[in-house]
Amino acid sequence: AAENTCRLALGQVNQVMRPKVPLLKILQAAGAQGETFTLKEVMHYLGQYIMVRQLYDKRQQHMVYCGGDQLGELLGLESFSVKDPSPVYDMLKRNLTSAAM
Ligand SMILES: C[C@@H](c1ccc(Cl)cc1)n1cnc(-c2ccccc2)c1-c1c(C(=O)NCCN2CCN(C3CCCCC3)CC2)[nH]c2cc(Cl)ccc12
Repeated sequence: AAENTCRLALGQVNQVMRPKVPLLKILQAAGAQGETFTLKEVMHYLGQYIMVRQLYDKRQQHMVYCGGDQLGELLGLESFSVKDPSPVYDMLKRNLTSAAM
């Protein structure tokens, strides 16, 4: 699934990551508690955020319109399709650091 490929892209499986502040704020807006998360948790909360903020298109539900939202700022995109997760991977590489240390 998307998170497996992303996890491989970011290295370890089930590694605990520390989001940078802008990403952490988005996860917390989706109900996340604490400051470290596994990649699966990050993806879950980002999905929740998109749903809660109604950023997906009701008719074409794979399309996310994030322009004007903090998520769009982080991604540097007005919109993206959940069928092409690469922009999300790139954003996570910039906004997640390993919490192992
Ligand atoms: C495969 C997975 C995915 C996961 C990561 C990526 Cl980079 C792409 C794709 N996925 C497939 N559709 C979605 C999705 C679509 C619209 C609105 C919200 C989520 C997701 C995303 C999840 C998620 O945790 N998905 C659980 C099951 N989803 C099914 C779709 N469901 C909604 C579809 C729209 C109508 C309401 C239900 C929500 C639960 N997390 C994400 C985070 C982001 Cl930055 C982008 C998309 C998602």
